[in-house]
Amino acid sequence: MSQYRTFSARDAVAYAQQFGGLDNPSELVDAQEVGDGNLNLVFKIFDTQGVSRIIVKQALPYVRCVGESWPLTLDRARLEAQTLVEHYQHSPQHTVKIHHFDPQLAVMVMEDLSDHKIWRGELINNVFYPHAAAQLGEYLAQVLFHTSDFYLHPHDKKAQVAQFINPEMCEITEDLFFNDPYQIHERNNYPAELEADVAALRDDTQLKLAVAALKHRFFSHAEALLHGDIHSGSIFVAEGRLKAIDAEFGYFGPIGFDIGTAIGNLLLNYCGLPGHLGIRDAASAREQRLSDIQTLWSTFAERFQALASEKTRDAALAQPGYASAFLKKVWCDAIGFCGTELIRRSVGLSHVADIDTIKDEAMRHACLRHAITLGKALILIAGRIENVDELIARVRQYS
Ligand SMILES: Nc1ncnc2c1ncn2[C@@H]1O[C@H](COP(=O)(O)OP(=O)(O)O)[C@@H](O)[C@H]1O
Ligand SMILES: CSC[C@H]1O[C@H](OP(=O)(O)O)[C@H](O)[C@@H]1O
Repeated sequence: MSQYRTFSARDAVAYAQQFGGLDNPSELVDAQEVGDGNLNLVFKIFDTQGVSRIIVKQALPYVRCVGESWPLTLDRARLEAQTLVEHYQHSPQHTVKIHHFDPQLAVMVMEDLSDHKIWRGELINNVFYPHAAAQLGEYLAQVLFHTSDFYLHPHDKKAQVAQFINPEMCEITEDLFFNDPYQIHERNNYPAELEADVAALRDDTQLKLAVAALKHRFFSHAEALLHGDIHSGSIFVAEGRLKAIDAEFGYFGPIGFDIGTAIGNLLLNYCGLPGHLGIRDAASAREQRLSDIQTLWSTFAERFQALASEKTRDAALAQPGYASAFLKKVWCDAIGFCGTELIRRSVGLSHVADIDTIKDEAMRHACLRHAITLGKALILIAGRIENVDELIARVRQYS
């Protein structure tokens, strides 16, 4: 019988005392639930000085932001912990450290990053972290290369694909990214003023064919162990530091999905900036976002290419020229997936604060419309955007 029970703050303290690995666990005395994501409970565990020392995260048996009417697998806690443990092996600098996890209780104890800030909030407030984009590119290159066929023995790769089968969380992505925005669905969430723009998505056969191809790749291309939800709310930053958290959507999928999600969230911020800074001040902040996208992609691609040259184990994949040809396909996928992230965050169930917190209604609608237009264009022309400079030129064109 399952021993699962939902933790109270007191349970979380007792659990952290037992499994937090601290020298003096009795110093842990208090907890506060701080979860602001869509899915889980997150407790900060405080010591006698009121300092947050460790994090206890527990999955609920349902989707937190919707309620018990939407049940969801507890196995997502295992998948999150194991994805982060695997990623930590390849990029310890840029992955949160998991100290302990228990699949029965769907709970994990992890490194406390309270001295960092969630990147999304910093991007909205236009606080610049000069190393963040390169660090994110480095994280993605390390974890995606080392879990790909370039590096893993084929037997290990297949065993890992099996370990990370994640059907329920993938189904959420499959529905929210590739279905809901292109049909009438009760989960969709957008202002009535945008009805014509959203109806145009439903009526666009060419667009829906391109989205079908992206969904098919998401279903079937087990290229590497993805983070699966690497948006700016899943990234902590501090001066010179960056760490990824929240990998419960981890599974073996197309590498371009992680790259596209990351770029897509920088572009969602780009679209929302005039609503926070005003049109004039937004211009230079926007240039910064474009420069971050350039750095993110070039760091990822250069690092992946270098790892492929040095460490590819498969004789056929080691053929000179193959890794760069593969990266071209990753780039094309990334642009398409990026477009789907822009659209689903504007039309679907789950939005982003970069646009939703804009107070002026007309401005908020204009920013949403911008994200939809840009997303649609990127999905349609993904195959014709050869490189990151062309992407930036296209983004400027649709501003
Ligand atoms: N390791 C951590 N250190 C400090 N705060 C954290 C940590 N992990 C999560 N949090 C806090 O909890 C919030 C929700 O965490 P997240 O993993 O995104 O939850 P969900 O899975 O529900 O999306 C984060 O935005 C952050 O404020
Ligand atoms: C019904 S889950 C919606 C949405 O929430 C997840 O984000 P997070 O857990 O980081 O808040 C993910 O992006 C899902 O698509």
